[in-house]
Amino acid sequence: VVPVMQPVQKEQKDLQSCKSIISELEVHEDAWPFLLPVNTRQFPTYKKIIKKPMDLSAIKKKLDDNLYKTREEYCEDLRLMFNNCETFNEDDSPVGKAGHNLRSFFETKWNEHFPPT
Ligand SMILES: Cn1cc(C(=O)NCCN)ccc1=O
Repeated sequence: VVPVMQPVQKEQKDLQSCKSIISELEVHEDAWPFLLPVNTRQFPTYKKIIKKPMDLSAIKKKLDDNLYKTREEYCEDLRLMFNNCETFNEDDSPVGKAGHNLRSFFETKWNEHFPPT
């Protein structure tokens, strides 16, 4: 008999995928701008321009603290991080290019783990 996937196991699978994806992002060559919060002393206008800062360390901590109710909430934070990057950086800047590259890598991983139906 085909075992019916309990919702609990489904969420556990999602959590494992989200942890696996962020681990791959953290070691990506283009992750360097996103590993830690943007330094607001180095970039004094950042806090005024970017209303909701987000970075990989913050997302990793939220995962570990079990603060994401769904994989969609996790995905939202990653897209927020990449959108913040586009707001604050020129596309052809080193940080801007890294952001586009890492976003593309993330969306590919996302679709691998969670194929659109
Ligand atoms: C995401 N982001 C990162 C930086 C940055 O320079 N990070 C390097 C840390 N060593 C600058 C602007 C920005 O939006």
